[in-house]
Amino acid sequence: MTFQILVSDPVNQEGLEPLLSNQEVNVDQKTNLSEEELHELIPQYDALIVRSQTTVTASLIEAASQLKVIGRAGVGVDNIDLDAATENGVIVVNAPDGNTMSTAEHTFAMMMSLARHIPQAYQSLMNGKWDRKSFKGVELNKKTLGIVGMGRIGTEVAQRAKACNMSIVAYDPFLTEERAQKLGISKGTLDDIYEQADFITVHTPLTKDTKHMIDEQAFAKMKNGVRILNCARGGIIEENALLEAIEDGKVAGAALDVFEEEPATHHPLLSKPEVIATPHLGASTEEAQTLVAYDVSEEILRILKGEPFKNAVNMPSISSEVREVLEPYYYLGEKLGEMAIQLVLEAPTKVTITYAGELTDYDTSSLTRNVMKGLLSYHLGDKVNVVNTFHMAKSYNLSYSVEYSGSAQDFTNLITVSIETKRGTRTISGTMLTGYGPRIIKIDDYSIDIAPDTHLLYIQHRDTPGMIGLVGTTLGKHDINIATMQVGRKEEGGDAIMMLAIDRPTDQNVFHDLGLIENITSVKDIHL
Ligand SMILES: NC(=O)c1ccc[n+]([C@@H]2O[C@H](COP(=O)([O-])OP(=O)(O)OC[C@H]3O[C@@H](n4cnc5c(N)ncnc54)[C@H](O)[C@@H]3O)[C@@H](O)[C@H]2O)c1
Ligand SMILES: O=C(O)[C@H](O)COP(=O)(O)O
Repeated sequence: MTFQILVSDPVNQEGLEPLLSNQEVNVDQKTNLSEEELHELIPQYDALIVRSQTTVTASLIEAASQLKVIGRAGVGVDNIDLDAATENGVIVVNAPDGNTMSTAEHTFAMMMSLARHIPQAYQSLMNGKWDRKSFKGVELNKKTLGIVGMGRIGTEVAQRAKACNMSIVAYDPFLTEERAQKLGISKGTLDDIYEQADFITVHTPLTKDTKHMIDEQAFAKMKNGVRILNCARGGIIEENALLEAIEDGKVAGAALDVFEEEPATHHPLLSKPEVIATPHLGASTEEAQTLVAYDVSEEILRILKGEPFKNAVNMPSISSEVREVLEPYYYLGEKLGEMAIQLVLEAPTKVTITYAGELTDYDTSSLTRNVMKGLLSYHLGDKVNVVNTFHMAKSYNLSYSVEYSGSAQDFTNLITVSIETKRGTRTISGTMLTGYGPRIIKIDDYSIDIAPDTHLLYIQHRDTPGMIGLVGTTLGKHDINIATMQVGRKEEGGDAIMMLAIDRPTDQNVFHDLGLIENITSVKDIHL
């Protein structure tokens, strides 16, 4: 099978090499597509690679019937409808590290240009003027830089600012006193920044919280003559408020790489001599573009091949160590989910997943996704995957909870899935046995020991002599070979179960004949 990949924004060719050189994928690079053209083309693609130009809307995602992954060759994913991607089971991955240096350096270039009016002076000289009076600047030395957002880029900017002998006051909800001290900066509030800073630079994502975070009230609190930079996302600074603050003389200069609406060729801020601007060039270096394209290409290949990946934006990420430990359990978890749902005859109302033994030492959320995927996909098919499984559960009013138990009985690890319905609760437990792999070890109160094979037959009966022979003969009559058989009972002569792994699926005739055997109370085939 050849996977089809569409690249709809200009992406570095060297970075795309892992995809271009791979025989299992076909890459179409079609930039500048109109919205209509993109809608028309998207149904044939398994993966889409974008930068910030392509707006990936809910309706585009809904039209993308084959789409498994959207790769953002860069950081910001505000051009992608993440909720729609999650609901449709599409993984969104980005390249969070590749353009950090590039953007931090761009911010610094902007700050120096802002302080020394370099773009304005250059323009004046190009216009034939030797003007040495109009462009007197300020030094960065001994000034205070306020940084809003101390993530990857904010941190790199802070380190460069320290080298220029600036004092730094920073605000980030995740900035601890300890980390601030380590970096040699002051941890402050937004108000501290407004009060103290000569230069303010923002490095947050655009979120509900950060949208128009720097507004009229914020400008009012700032020092007169403050200089402000935005190389993060248009909309963090309210543009009208900035315009007014420049006109009032509150803000001495602004450096903008990003705008609320891009392209922003006729923006009123661009007519202000105090404003310097670049057309969203923060990540535009050879190095960054190669890195982000490479990172996202590798991630897409991993996802298409069903291998572990790390930079998903719409799924929690897990460390490679945890992934390594949990990887063998994913199959077991999925099979337990598939088996559990086949044991119930009524609509499930609640699922409880209990982890015990060594599993309690790990973040099992990715494992829970696999259990729920197995459980839901049995009836809902492949529209359910690990990305949208929780969303799907919610949309079917199925609540789920996770519990951790101290006791794994006689095993080193144990996963138990309980499903509640109006008729009661059915429970199934499985373990990973060293040297044997995944085993189902308990159904309700009956202990068994069977591998989660493709065709299973689950028989409930009274514990009477000869039952194994009768079942074996009946299956033999229908030319069904038994691979393994397990019996379990609560007490001698009481209720008992048989779980058989058989070589081919059963049919109605087999069910009919098994039903004729006295003391068999129910027969259920289980498909895995
Ligand atoms: N101009 C460009 O070309 C360019 C290039 C790369 C990244 N970016 C943008 O730069 C921004 C930062 O990127 P990054 O790689 O450093 O991201 P990051 O995730 O490493 O850091 C973002 C930081 O912002 C902090 N934050 C979130 N909400 C906040 C709030 N209300 N107040 C203060 N801090 C808050 C987060 O805690 C986090 O530490 C993003 O918006 C990204 O899209 C722009
Ligand atoms: O978020 C990002 O990575 C930057 O804004 C870069 O965007 P770009 O890939 O469109 O240059």
